[in-house]
Parts: sequence; C-alpha cells; structure tokens
Amino acid sequence: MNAPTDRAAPAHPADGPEQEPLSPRDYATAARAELDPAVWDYIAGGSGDEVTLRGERAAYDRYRLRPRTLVDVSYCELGTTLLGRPVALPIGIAPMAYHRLVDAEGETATVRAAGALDALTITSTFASRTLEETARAASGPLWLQLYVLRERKVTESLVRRAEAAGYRALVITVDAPRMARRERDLRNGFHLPSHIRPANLDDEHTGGLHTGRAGGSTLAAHADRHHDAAFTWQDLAWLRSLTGLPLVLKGVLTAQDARQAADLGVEGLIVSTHGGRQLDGAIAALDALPEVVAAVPDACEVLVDGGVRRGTDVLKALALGARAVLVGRPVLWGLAVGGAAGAERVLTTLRDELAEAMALTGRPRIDTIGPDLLHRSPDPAYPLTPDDRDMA
Ligand SMILES: Cc1cc2nc3c(=O)[nH]c(=O)nc-3n(C[C@H](O)[C@H](O)[C@H](O)COP(=O)(O)O)c2cc1C
Ligand SMILES: CCCCCCC(=O)C(=O)O
Repeated sequence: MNAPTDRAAPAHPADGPEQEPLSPRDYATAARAELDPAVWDYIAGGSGDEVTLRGERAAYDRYRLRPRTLVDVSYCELGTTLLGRPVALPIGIAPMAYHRLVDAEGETATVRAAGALDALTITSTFASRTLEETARAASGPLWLQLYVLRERKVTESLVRRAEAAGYRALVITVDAPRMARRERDLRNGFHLPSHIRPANLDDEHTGGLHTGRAGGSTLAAHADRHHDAAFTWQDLAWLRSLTGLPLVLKGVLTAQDARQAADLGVEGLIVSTHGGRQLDGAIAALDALPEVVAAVPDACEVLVDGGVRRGTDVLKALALGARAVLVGRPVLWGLAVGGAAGAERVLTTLRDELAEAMALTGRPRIDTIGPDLLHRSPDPAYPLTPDDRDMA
C-alpha cells in the first residue's frame, strides 16, 4: 500500500541550482519527483479507466489554429470581466481540495500567487486553510466552491462565512453527488496525513479522513457520509433564497442543464468533467462547451476547465465561447515545486503563452477571438504516451 506518510510537504527544489521548469508539464515532472506517490496519484488521477481524463487533453489537440496576418499586435490586451468585475486575464484557478498536501502553506500561498497576476481563485469547501485565512491573503477576486452537505446548516454557515469574508460568488459543484471510484486512490488506501484536515468544517464533519486501508479511499467514504446525493434543481432554489451572491454551477455538460440553470437565474456555469475525476466516459468539457454557450443568454457567463496546459489551449477555449478558463493540476504542480512563487510562475507562463498565441494569430483583444480561429481535425495530433497520461 502506497499511503501518504506524515512527512512534511516538500522543500522546494526550484530554489536549488537545477534548470528552472519552463512549461506546466516541466512542473509536473518536477512535482512528481518531489511528492509522495500516493499524493501524486490523488492529484494526477481520474476515475475508472481514465478515458475522460485522457479525453480532456485529446479534445484540445484536435483543434488547429487559423492565424490572420498583418494585424497590429504590438500590444495584446488580456483583460476581461467575470461576473461584472474586471480581471487581468481570462485564466483562473479551479477549486481543489487540500493544497497543503503539496506545500506547507497551502491555499494562502496559492491565492497570493493568483493575486500577483490579478487572477481569479476559487477556493474549495475542502481547503486545508480556512476560507477566512485565504480571503485575508487574497488580493485578486475570490469565489467559494460549495459541496452541498446533508446537513444544510453546514452549507448555510459556509455561505454566511463567505459573505462576511468578501467572497464574490458561490460555485456549486453539481457533478459529485458521490465520489467516483478512483482506482489509484483505492489501491493506495488514500487518506489524509495527520496534519491536514478540511479546515472549513468542524470536527463533527471531518472524522475518519486520517486512517487508510488498502482498497478504500477515506475521501470517498467521507463523501458517502456527508454529501447530499438527493440535492436537486428544487433545492437550488433554497440556495438562491439564502444569499444575494451570484451562483455559478460547476460540472454542467449539456444544453438541457445549462438552460435549466439559466432559467433559475444562475449567473454562471463552469463546463467541466471535474478533470476526468467523476463520470468516466463523459464528453470532454471542451467538446461540451459550444452547446452550453449556445443554450444560455449572454448574461449567464460560461467558463470551462480540464486539460488546459498551454496558452494556445486558453485561446481555443475562448474561441469556442468560454469567457475564461480555469486551471487545476498545473497550479498544484507549481505549488509543489516552488510554493507561491512556483504557482505564480505557472500562471505567468500560461498568461505569457496566451499573449504570444494572440499575437501570432492576429487577435490582439479577447473580443477578436471567435470560432473562425479554429480548424477541427478528426484525430488527436499524437497518441498519448503513458507519461502524457499522468501529465494530462
Ligand atoms: C487534487 C484535486 C482536487 C480537486 N478538488 C475539487 C474540489 O474540492 N471541488 C471541485 O469542485 N473540484 C475539485 N477538483 C476539480 C477541479 O476543480 C477542476 O475541475 C479540474 O482539476 C480541472 O482539470 P485540470 O486539473 O486538468 O486543470 C479537484 C481536482 C484536483 C486535481
Ligand atoms: C467528490 C467528493 C469528494 C471531494 C474531494 C475533493 C474533490 O473534489 C476531488 O476531486 O478530489
């Protein structure tokens, strides 16, 4: 059994004399060398046969770019707005549980990295720092991701705390009524090391996360106990009535659900397969994006996540109608390798690559990016190697 140990999160090797990683994938290689293998697997892995995990990358590789030339691209403007607030770039950080698995500081380091670029951060319900600590460390926009728990008063209290701490939106994850079977975690008997806990929840809702056994994942057992698998569209009205904060649904993949959400006055959608970690066999988020965008009025903003690893990926998602993309694993790789500075370098790389891609395709502003930029080829560019699978 390859269970995580109680050893401290890694010292950051990028501080040493080695060659600095250049791309997000370089960060993945460096992070993998650093992390406990069970932690690496928890982060890298997907559900089932990991078909959807691989599909997220393949979807991006199917698109080629159709550049325009002789356009003045001496300055490219990356700024946009999200839910009416300006952001410096259309790239934000996806909600991810337990950043302290990869860095002793955790979410407060991540949010400082995002703040340095004025990028959006979405903090997870299962953060390993409290939402208040994260808000104090933030200088960029901050949204809170919510898992709706059986005990509604816990959810309600998270909503109140988010309002008080200055969060600007609530992101309700709707693709995880239960946790999918993630076989890497089951094989590893994945559990949290003793110094890490879901800091936003009280002891009554955090038990059992620290003792693993081969064949089981304590995160899955915890979700079975506490997640409300009976939460439906009707219950969303309850959440709506609780707060004036904008609501964003994360994990929508069909026009039907998108329309239903927009009809209920939801302000935003995140098209997502949870990074290939929930329904295995689900359509890639990038492939679902056009139908979701077409189904909702402009007032309902559509973001996408899953498999974004290059600035050209961001460009492709924007061309298919996304208002912004979210990045998950690459941020944890950067954090593992270099703490806040490492996460910031990953985001900066993506930002600079996007600026380059905009210049080289003759699209100097976000509003010049549209579907005419894309050519869809029938097959992925390159078969994925086993290594790609883990970097996916
Ligand atoms: C380690 C890890 C933890 C995650 N935790 C959450 C979570 O707490 N809530 C949530 O809505 N999504 C969670 N996700 C899914 C991400 O928000 C996002 O959808 C996905 O990682 C995007 O794909 P990418 O990692 O390929 O960029 C998690 C993903 C990872 C890799
Ligand atoms: C899906 C229920 C447990 C959530 C744990 C954090 C998470 O979303 C993940 O993908 O891991």
